[in-house]
Amino acid sequence: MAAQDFNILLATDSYKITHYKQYPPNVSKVYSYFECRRKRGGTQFSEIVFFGLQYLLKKYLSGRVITEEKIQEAKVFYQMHFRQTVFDEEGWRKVLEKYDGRLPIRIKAVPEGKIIPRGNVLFTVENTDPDFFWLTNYIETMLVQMWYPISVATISREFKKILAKHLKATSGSLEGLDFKLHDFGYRGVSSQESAALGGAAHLVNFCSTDTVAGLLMAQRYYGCPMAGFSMPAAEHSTIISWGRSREKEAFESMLDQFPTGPVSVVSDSYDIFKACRHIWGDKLKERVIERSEDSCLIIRPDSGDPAETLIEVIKILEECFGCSLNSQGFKVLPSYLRIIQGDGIDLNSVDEILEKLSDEGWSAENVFFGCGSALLQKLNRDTLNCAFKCSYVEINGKGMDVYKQPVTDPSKGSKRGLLSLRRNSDDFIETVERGVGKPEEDMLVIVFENGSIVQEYTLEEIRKNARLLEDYNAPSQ
Ligand SMILES: O=C1OCCC/C1=C\Nc1ccccc1
Repeated sequence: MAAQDFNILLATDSYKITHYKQYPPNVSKVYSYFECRRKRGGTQFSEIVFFGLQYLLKKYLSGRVITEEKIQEAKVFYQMHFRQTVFDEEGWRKVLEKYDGRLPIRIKAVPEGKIIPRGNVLFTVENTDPDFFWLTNYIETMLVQMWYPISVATISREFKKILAKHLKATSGSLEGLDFKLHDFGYRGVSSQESAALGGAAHLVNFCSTDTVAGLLMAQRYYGCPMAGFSMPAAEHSTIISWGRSREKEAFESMLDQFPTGPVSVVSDSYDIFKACRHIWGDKLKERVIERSEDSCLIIRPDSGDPAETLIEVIKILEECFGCSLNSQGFKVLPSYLRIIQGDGIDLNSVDEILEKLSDEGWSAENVFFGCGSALLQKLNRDTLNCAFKCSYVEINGKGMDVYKQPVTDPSKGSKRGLLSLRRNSDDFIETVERGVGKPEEDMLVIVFENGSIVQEYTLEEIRKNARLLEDYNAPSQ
């Protein structure tokens, strides 16, 4: 339900307030769509994960979102902002009177979690009452903000593809894949809401996170009581507060305070290599060995070139604790010992690191990754070229396909007519334009109509939709 202090009349770009005066006479319908445009020659992110619309519908669009107070507030606001009377007070009052403040809008969308190739329609928006043709593009501004959860879910899934590739190649199994990338990004995003949306988007693909806001989002908007897990872990303050001469005591205290379950200890406060060789590999060696696989020690480097540091650390740990060979002939540290690399991780470095580990004969089983800004913040609306365009209007009751085709940038051309999304006979997903799609083939589902959410998805369903191909026979976690 929209929070009482949220005024949708004030949740749009200023110029949209003036658009009702700009359409041609006798327009009765404006029909628009959202897509992640395909870029010429672009191969990265060739497919996207659709995610996040349900939150927006529930939080901002559903129910009685227009009230007399909000109309008055907007009227006064825009009079000051434009220094003339442009705000359509009567138009909005009609929404209040005819629909009790509920939006006469229909949104059809691809089911959340579905993997869709770039350049396809992801959702359409249209007015359900001719009086409110101007409403369709009024809500574009907030709808296009879906670029964020879609981009995070997509990037997170690209990480998953890389991790799956290396895990399969160096261990013969995808076991534990869902725990291989931990969200460290809460502090690196621009707002609590971004943390919630981005954190939840990561949880479509993984169940490993420290971004609590994302877990709450999954609970409250996607019906998942606990979407991800974490563990006791040190930060530099809890190590250095013991003083430079007592790092061993600080480490030992971690093992004492958390005797069961995995525990992560950041070990680079002074010298990661000495810490691994002389503390973990010597003074505390017996304490480490006595831990079990389910209560493993996870050593966290946090500085230096990630690949070089990881390789040097894992070699020291091999000298001190030994290792075994897995079924693929790759080396694995004893099950009570693992490493997590949370510094300098992005899509490129994670692939490079795992490649280098594999070249040295090490399995991807040995390492977990944490990712912060590269997962939740190092992206923008252009990462997937998200756009919202009108493709069809009705004037004097007659339908007309519309589109843009800038001579200055063909890649900004838009689709035309009523759109549908289908899987063709070659099993490819494609968009059918000009209203010639068969309704029974349309993958787009009505999710919102006249103020009500008419189709919901749980995170469990969304995760199934987003599974990696090779993941199909993997037991759901
Ligand atoms: O080391 C760890 O092991 C696994 C659990 C999380 C964790 C660290 N968390 C974290 C969060 C935000 C910034 C930096 C680290």
